[in-house]
Amino acid sequence: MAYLELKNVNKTYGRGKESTQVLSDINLEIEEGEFVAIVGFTGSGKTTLVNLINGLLEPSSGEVLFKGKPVNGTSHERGVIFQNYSLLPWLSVGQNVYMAVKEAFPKEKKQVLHERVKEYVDMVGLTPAYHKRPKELSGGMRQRVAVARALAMNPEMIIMDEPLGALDALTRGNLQDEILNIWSKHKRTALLITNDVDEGIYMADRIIPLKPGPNATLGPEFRIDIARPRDKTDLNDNPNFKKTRNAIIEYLMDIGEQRKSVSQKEYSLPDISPKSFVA
Ligand SMILES: Nc1ncnc2c1ncn2[C@@H]1O[C@H](COP(=O)(O)OP(=O)(O)OP(=O)(O)O)[C@@H](O)[C@H]1O
Repeated sequence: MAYLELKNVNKTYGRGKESTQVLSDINLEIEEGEFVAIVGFTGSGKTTLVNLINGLLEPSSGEVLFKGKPVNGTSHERGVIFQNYSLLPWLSVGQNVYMAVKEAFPKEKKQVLHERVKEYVDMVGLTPAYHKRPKELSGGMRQRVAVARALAMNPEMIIMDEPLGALDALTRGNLQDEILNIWSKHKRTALLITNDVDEGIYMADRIIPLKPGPNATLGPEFRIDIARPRDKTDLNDNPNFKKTRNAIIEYLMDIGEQRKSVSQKEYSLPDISPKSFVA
């Protein structure tokens, strides 16, 4: 039995003539302890997919199963780091994380909860901003609070919807490593939605492309055959990295072109830096 399974999932928004089928026949199996990345085009339905897995949305048809049972609403077992950090504006950084931790561990002593909050705020480098309110923080800092808040709740499955997109390269790299640390140390299962192919290859065991919508479906999986822990600086010289990267980019460019010629609509390709796109 897969840890997370999506069986023939379809999702349509609206009714009748106004309806749009966003996701079509999505089949996905993630095993316990795996790290899977989904690389998708802008507007293809990535957030819709995350919300189906998280339980914020129900499929129009098909099934979403977590540990063999249908997903029915949200749960602390599945922690989501959203792309738009929904922090409570009247609470400080520490209080925002505390609220979440209190909800996840309702019986735990205050002192233990405060220690946990401090640990995770420190992990994202925000100890100096502990008492600041969201409006006093930059977008990147707010996103780091959202990362701390989700991870401090100790979810069994970490679901990430383009969580690091707004961050500078250094912070982004540090948080990628922190997320990987937590995932491997606590033997978690992770699903990362990203438009950055390199990020997917650095972090995941498998990458699965989500084709452009409407009627977006999942493409063939690409296994990342690179030993862990992975070293970012060595990756560019790793033949497996280059081979996998080129294969994924070629695939994405092909499907982007195919869709464009059918619909004449423009699609933004995922984040690709041509510098290391060498065979
Ligand atoms: N509640 C809704 N009602 C109607 N249409 C919706 C709704 N939510 C999303 N959509 C449409 O579904 C499609 C997919 O949206 P979604 O946000 O899932 O894509 P995405 O890949 O996450 O986008 P982005 O790359 O911009 O973050 C879009 O065309 C969007 O306009």
